[in-house]
Amino acid sequence: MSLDSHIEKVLWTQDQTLDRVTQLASQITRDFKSVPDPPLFVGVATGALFFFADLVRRIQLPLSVDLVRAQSYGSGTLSNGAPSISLDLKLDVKGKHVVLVEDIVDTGCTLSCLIAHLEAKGASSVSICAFLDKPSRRKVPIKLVGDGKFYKGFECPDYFVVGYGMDFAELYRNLPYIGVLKPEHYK
Ligand SMILES: O=P(O)(O)OC[C@H]1O[C@H](OP(=O)(O)OP(=O)(O)O)[C@H](O)[C@@H]1O
Ligand code: HPA
Repeated sequence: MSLDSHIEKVLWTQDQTLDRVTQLASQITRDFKSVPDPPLFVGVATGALFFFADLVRRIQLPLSVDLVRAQSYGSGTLSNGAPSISLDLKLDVKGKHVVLVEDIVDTGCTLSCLIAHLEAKGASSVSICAFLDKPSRRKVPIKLVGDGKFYKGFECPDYFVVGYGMDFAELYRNLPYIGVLKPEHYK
């Protein structure tokens, strides 16, 4: 059975996804052009990896990259509680302008944990770049650090979405667009 046949509904096609990534990268390039120190872009593994790679390669500025992982979700669509940091950054964030790159903000628990972590490590600002934002599910407000900004690709309706890095039970991350599975595949 093909991958596409598991999808009930496409929310954003591959072209729409990549066009929006290009727009976000242009906006970030403009906003950070006058910042004297190169910013540090931190991708949140695993889900953000595809978006992260596409985004940073479109930003026309010297920048550093690193990864972090905060585990909060179980194997399905339900969170298994407060996230904890299971992979820390390699680089020093003290005094850095950090942009945290996420595939999706849902309850906000993962991002809040990561922002607090970066602030405690002395980042001078923390901005967020999330491809999708699902504000209808928010439990924790997103508090930026310093003059950090919140960039978002699209507002996501209240579906459990897959593709472009986002998984259900560790599958479907390789789907090149974003969609919703047929009900029989959420099992
Ligand atoms: O706003 P929240 O409710 O915290 O949800 C968002 C987080 O959930 C997903 O990660 P997950 O923990 O499933 O790990 P993954 O990136 O490996 O899929 C997603 O990639 C975000 O990091
Ligand atoms: O809708 C979603 N899809 C995949 N992972 C997620 N993590 C939080 N929300 C989602």
